[in-house]
Order: sequence, then structure tokens, then C-alpha cells
Amino acid sequence: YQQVETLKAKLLEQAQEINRLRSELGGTDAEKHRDLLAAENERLRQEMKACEGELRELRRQQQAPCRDCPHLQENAGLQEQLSQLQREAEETRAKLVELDLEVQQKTNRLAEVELRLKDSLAERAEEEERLSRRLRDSQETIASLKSQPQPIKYIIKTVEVESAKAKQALCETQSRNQYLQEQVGMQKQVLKEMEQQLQNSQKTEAQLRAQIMMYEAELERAHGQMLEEMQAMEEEKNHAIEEAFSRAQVEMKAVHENLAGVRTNLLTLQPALRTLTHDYNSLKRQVRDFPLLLQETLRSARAEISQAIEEVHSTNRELLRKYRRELQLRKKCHNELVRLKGNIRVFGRVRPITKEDGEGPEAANAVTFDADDDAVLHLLHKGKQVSFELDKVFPPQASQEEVFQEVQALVTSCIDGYNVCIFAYGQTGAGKTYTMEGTAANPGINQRALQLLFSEVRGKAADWDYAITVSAAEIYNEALRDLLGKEPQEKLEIKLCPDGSGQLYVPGLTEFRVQSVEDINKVFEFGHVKRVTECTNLNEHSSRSHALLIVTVRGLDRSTGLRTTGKLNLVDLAGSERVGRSGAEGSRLREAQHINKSLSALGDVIYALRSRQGHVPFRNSKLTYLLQDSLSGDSKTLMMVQVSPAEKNTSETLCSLKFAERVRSVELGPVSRKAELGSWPSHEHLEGDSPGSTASPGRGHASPSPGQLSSRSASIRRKLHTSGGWWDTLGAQTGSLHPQRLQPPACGKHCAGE
Ligand SMILES: Nc1ncnc2c1ncn2[C@@H]1O[C@H](COP(=O)(O)OP(=O)(O)OP(=O)(O)O)[C@@H](O)[C@H]1O
Repeated sequence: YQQVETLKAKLLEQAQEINRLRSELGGTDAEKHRDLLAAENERLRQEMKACEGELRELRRQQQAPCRDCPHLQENAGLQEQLSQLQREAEETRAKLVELDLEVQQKTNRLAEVELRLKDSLAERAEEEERLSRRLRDSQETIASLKSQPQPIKYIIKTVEVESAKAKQALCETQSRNQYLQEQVGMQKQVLKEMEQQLQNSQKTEAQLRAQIMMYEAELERAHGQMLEEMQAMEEEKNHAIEEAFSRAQVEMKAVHENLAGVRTNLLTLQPALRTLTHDYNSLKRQVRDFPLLLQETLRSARAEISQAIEEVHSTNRELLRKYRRELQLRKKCHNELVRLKGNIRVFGRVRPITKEDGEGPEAANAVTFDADDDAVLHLLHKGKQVSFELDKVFPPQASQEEVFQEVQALVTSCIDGYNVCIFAYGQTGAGKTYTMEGTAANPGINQRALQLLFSEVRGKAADWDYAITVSAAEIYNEALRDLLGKEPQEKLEIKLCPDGSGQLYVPGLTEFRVQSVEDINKVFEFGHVKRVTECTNLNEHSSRSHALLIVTVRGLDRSTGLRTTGKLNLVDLAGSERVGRSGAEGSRLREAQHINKSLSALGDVIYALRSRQGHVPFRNSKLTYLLQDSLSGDSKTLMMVQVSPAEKNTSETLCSLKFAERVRSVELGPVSRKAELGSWPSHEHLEGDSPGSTASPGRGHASPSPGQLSSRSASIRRKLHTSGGWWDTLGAQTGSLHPQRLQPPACGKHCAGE
């Protein structure tokens, strides 16, 4: 029964489904679609008709004769339009055909569906009918069976026996039932699955609900928190607003106060502004007047400046005048100083014992010095000690530097325009060349003097221009030769300047301008090579000529225009040995005679100069003639007497020292001078002089004992400081002096000079 009910319900469902399909097919969309298609079809038909009408009209217009048609131009456009319309009509027609076809297909399908639906409905109605009949039969059967009291099995069998047809129907129903039970089982399975799904869904739903509730709670809490925060912020905001308000009030108050202050300031500034305006106006006036004022001021400033310049000029002139006066004064003082020291000074230098002196008693040292007085030396000659006093004595250990220090004042005075002569005098091998030239490692006066001149000139370069030139000459056998010339053998002459100045000059004497120590070295080397040297018994490289190095210093003071010319003559005299001792004969003898003669002439000139004689015999020798302008006037002369300390040379040493002392002592005092000058000894006398014999007053200059010398030198120095000077002393005595020929002491008995 239940199966039947289920079947019935199923059939009802199918019937409902069929009705729904029918209503779908027969109702809304398909019908609407069909109507729409029909309407569209109709519209297109109408449009096509209109197009065809238009086409016809156009064809007609085209075919009509139109010779004078003013629309000829339009014709082409119309034709084009026509063809366009034709194309469109064709397209529309094709479209229409397509639509017709589609409508036809859809109508056919619809009819087909309707047909099938009708068949299905009929079939179902039949089935319904049949089933309801069977149901009724079955119900009736069941009802009759129920009313019967027989056991069911029996009835069934009876039914089976009685109704094969019903049995068959029952079988079918049973198979159907079987099928339906399977269906029910499947449905149950589906239902179970769905229930499972439902449960899962419910679980998920419960979870989601729980989650939602949690979220809602969270939301609620966040909301509450947010409200609290909003509340707090609100309060904060209110508080801040209140604070800002109160601050603004305070500031406002301050601003008001400031404003009041500004107002009062403004009130007080107004008078200041008035003053400023006034000032501005007055400044404007001043600016207007400024160019005039400026011109005026400039005029007065110019006048002041010119006045100041004038004053400076006059001050400068005055200073220049004073400077020149000071220069003259300096020169005068210098002169005075030199004069006090003596225009002619005599130094002695004792060389050390050398290997040329040999060995044994002959080479013994015969010269000693005074420990208390550096101007005194003692010579042990023939067992007796003879003492001499000069201006300064250099012992053997004195260095070249020490010697030069004593002569450098003389050297520098030639920068101031003085003429200076430095002679090295002495017997052969006594050290003249060593003192004047020195060695490469230990240069002598010549090179040091030039070096000093260079450095002095450099020091004055700011104010002065200087030119230093050097010439080198030698006098050999009374012949003057140029040591720097191209023709050293050529004899030069000394001549008077043609300008009538009385000056002497040597035509053809080479003069080199030197600017450095290197230049000097070259000059010295060159000159030295050409100097005539010969071997003698006494000195291997004895110089047989007088060698002169003439240094001329020309200066120009740039500020004053003052010009100065000073000459420094550095003379290495020829050796003054005695002829007999040097073993000279023939030409050597002639050399010696010339040497002695010229040395004698030098002695004469020096004597004449110191005794201020009216006539000075410069012309007696080439040497004195050449040095005339450097020996006369306010020129300065230094005689460096070189002596050998060797025992074997004591005779020569004695001669040299006596000569030196006599040169020096000419001016020492009227009594001594007189006595000396009155009995000027010959060389023999000099050589024969003994310390004892010279001690007697009135006969030459006695060599006192060391003790006497000390007291004498002291008295001399006193004189130098207290008296007007040597020249004055000499001048006072000139009248009483008898001109004497100053004999060169170095000539031997056979000397021509004697
Ligand atoms: N002060 C000194 N110190 C060291 N050696 C010296 C000194 N003086 C001279 N001599 C040496 O004595 C020797 C002779 O010296 P120098 O040639 O200078 O003599 P001189 O007087 O020029 O001789 P001459 O008249 O023959 O030319 C040289 O060897 C020199 O080096």
C-alpha cells in the first residue's frame, strides 16, 4: 500500500513537471519570441516595400530624358545612393530570408515539442487511469480479503489460483515494489548523506555562530573600548581647548599690552620721525653741497700734501746732506784711524822650519818671541840675541786667517776709494809667496782680499754699484810684463794719461772684470803659470820677479751719484837674497842686481814719503813708478817682512828685520829718527851690526833687550794715542831731517844697488 502511495506521489510529481514544462513552452518566452519575430518580419517587409518604392522612383528619374536638367551633378550622387540602397535592399532581403528560415525552424520545433508533449500527456493519463484502476481493484481485493476470515496463506493461494492475471499484476507490482524499494534505499542513502551533510552544516553553523558571537563580543568590547577612548579623547580635547583658551587669553592680554606699548612708542616716535625727517632734509642739502665741499677739501688736501711732500723733500735733502757729511766724516775718521796706526805699517811673519832648511845645527830655530808683546821678536845671531819691534809679529804657527784678519781693514778701505799697497818682502824662501798667494787648500792674502771685497760689495749692493777688475803683472829685470795678456813676453811701458790729470797708466795691460771666487781662481791660475820662476840654490821655485796683482774697485752711490775708485796692489816682491850666497853668476847675477835695485828704490820712495820730502823718487824703478799713485797721497801701505827662522839664514833674517824696523822707526820720534837718519847704514853695516853696538844712542836704531822693548812699545802706543799722529810728529821734524836713501838691506857686497 505504501508502495502504491509512493508511486502515486511520484506520478503526481511527474504530472506537475509536465504541466510546468507545458506552461513554459506554451506561455511566455517562446510565444513572445515568436510574436517578436513575426513583428520584426512584418517591419522588415514594410521597409523592403518602402525601399522598393524608392528604387522604382529613382529608376524612373534616371530613365526620364533630362537634357536641360540642372540637376546633372546631383544625378551621379543619386545613382550612387541608388546602388547603395540596392545593396542595402539585397542585404535586407538576405537577412529576411534568414529570418524566415529561422522562424520556420523554430515553428517546426515548437510543433514537434507540442506533439511530443501531447503524446506524453496522453500516455501519462492512460497510465494514471490504468494505475488508479488497478489501485481500485487492489483496494477492493484487499477489502474483500480483509473481510474473509481464512488464513492469509490460503487466501493468497486462492487469489493466486483464482486470479492469474492479478498474480501477474502482483508480480509486476512486486518487481515494481522491488525497484521502488531500491529507489527508496537509494533515497534513504541520499537522505542519510544529506542528514550527515545537514549535521555537518549544523555543526559548522554552530561553530560559525559561536565565532560570530565571539566576534560580536570582541566587537562589543572594542566598541566599549572605543567609547572609553573617545570619552578620554573628548575630555582631553576639552582640556586642551580650555588650556589653549586660557593661554590665548593670556597671550591676548600680552598682545594688548604690547599694542598699548607700541601705541605709546608710536606717539613718542612721531617727534623722532620729525627729527629724522629734518635730519634727512639737512643731509640732502649736504649731499647737494657735497661736490663743492669735496672739491674744496680736495684742494686743501692737495695743498697740504704738496706742502708735506715739499717738507719731505727738504728733509730728504737735509738728510742727504747730513749723510754726505757723515760719509766724509767717516772717511776722515777712517783716515785718522789709519793715520794714527800709520800709513805705512810693517808686519813680520816667521815661517816654520821646513825640510828645505835641512837638518842639524844649521836648521836650528834662531827666532823666539816675546810672550808679553806680539810686536817683538828675538833673533839669535852669532850667539847673541837681537830684538826687533815691528807693528805686529806673526809666529810660525800663525794661520793665514789670522794674518788676513790684521790686513782686512786695509783691504776694505779700498772700497771707500783709497789706494792700498801690500808688499811681501824678504829673502828667498822666507814665505812671501805663501803669504800672498798661499796654497789651494789654504789661500793667502790675495784670494782672501778679493773674497772679502766681494762680500763687502754685496753687503752694500742696496745703495752702491761696484765693479771689481783685476790685472796681473810682473817686473822682471826692470821689464814690465802683462801676466794676463796674450803676449806675456811683450814689455809694457808706464805712461802719463793724455788727459793731463797726471795719472799713470799702462797701455795694453789686461784688465779682467771679476764677479766671483771662481773668476779669481781662473785669473790666479792663469797668471801664476806665466810667472817666471827659476831654480836657485836657496829655493826650488824662487820667484825672480816682482809679481803684482792690481785690484781696482770702482763704486757708484746710486742715491748721491758719488763715484769712488780704490786700488789694491798686492805685491809679491822678488827674493832679496845676497848674491854671493845664492850662487848667482851671469844672468842670475844680473837678475839679482835688478831685484836689489828695485828694492832699494822702493826703500827710497817709502823713506821719502814718510819723511814728507818734496821729491819722491818714484821713477827710479819700474816698481815704484807703477805704484806711484798707490804709494802717494793718503794711500796706505803694508810691508809684510817674511823671515826664515833657520840658523843658517840668520844673516839674511837680520838684514830683513833691520830694514823693516828702520822703515817703521823713521817716524817714531825726533831724536831716534834723527839719530837713525843721520847714520843710515849700508848693507855691510847692517850685516855687521851687533845688538851691543846698536844700543848706543845717536847711532842707528838700537835693538834693546826684551825688557827695554816692552817699555818702549808702551811709550810708542802712548804717543799714538796722545800725539796728533805720526805725520804730525814727522811734519814737526821735517825741517831737521836730512833726506836719506833708504838702503835695501838684502843686497850683498856685490849688489849693484850698493
Ligand atoms: N807660514 C808658513 N807656514 C808653512 N809653510 C810655509 C810658511 N811660509 C812659507 N812656507 C813654506 O816655505 C817654502 C818657501 O816659501 P815661499 O815660496 O813662499 O817663499 P818665497 O819667499 O816666496 O820665495 P821666493 O822669494 O824664492 O819666491 C814653501 O814651501 C812654503 O810652503
